[in-house]
Amino acid sequence: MVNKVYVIAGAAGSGKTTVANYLQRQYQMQRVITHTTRPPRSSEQEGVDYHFESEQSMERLHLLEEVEYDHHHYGSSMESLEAGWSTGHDNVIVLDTKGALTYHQKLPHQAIIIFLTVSRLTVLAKRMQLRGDQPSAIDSRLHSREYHRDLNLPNYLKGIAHVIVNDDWTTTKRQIDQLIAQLGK
Ligand SMILES: Nc1nc2c(ncn2[C@@H]2O[C@H](COP(=O)(O)OP(=O)(O)O)[C@@H](O)[C@H]2O)c(=O)[nH]1
Ligand SMILES: Nc1ncnc2c1ncn2[C@@H]1O[C@H](COP(=O)(O)OP(=O)(O)O)[C@@H](O)[C@H]1O
Repeated sequence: MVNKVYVIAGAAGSGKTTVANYLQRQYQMQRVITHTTRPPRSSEQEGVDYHFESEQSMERLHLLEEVEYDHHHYGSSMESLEAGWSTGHDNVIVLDTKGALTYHQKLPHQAIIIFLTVSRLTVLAKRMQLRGDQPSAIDSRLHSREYHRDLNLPNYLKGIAHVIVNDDWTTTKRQIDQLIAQLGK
């Protein structure tokens, strides 16, 4: 059986981390920790949420892909994908939509792209507030080009991504379970 990587993409606050945690818990998927130069949020831990890097340490990594998002760099490595698969489980990774396209192109038989959205976009800033993000960080995010790009499914992921509207968590969980059952056949 081929090793899979579930790629979770979508706007900030759409529920990517929540879905990734669910896939870890429910399906024993291995979370691929990516690298970022963004400062940690108060709830975030090194090696759990991200590997937090300086611009200099980021440059020394051997990355499969790298993007700039809201003035910070983010990237993921092939080594961490291999480490996850070596446990015998599928991987789950949280990426922006550009990274999701790169995974689809570089790992066409392994990457499964899930795009999360919500039906009312004003909900996203509220969720970021509830999550405890700094007001200045929310403001910067809401004004970034990448946030606006990832609000709706970009054309380059049409026909590639499975779209889930994450308004209600119980419904989302059911849709994810259905998708996994269907893909596992
Ligand atoms: N392409 C790519 N995107 C990443 C990587 N790590 C995180 N991201 C994405 O970068 C964006 C910003 O992430 P973050 O600052 O944690 O904000 P959040 O979306 O509010 O959780 C999100 O769309 C993440 O999915 C990576 O290694 N590569
Ligand atoms: N369906 C949902 N209904 C209400 N709150 C949600 C739902 N899904 C996620 N959340 C909450 O919204 C906030 C943002 O979710 P998170 O998973 O951190 O988003 P992302 O990783 O996409 O930025 C978190 O506090 C999370 O608990």
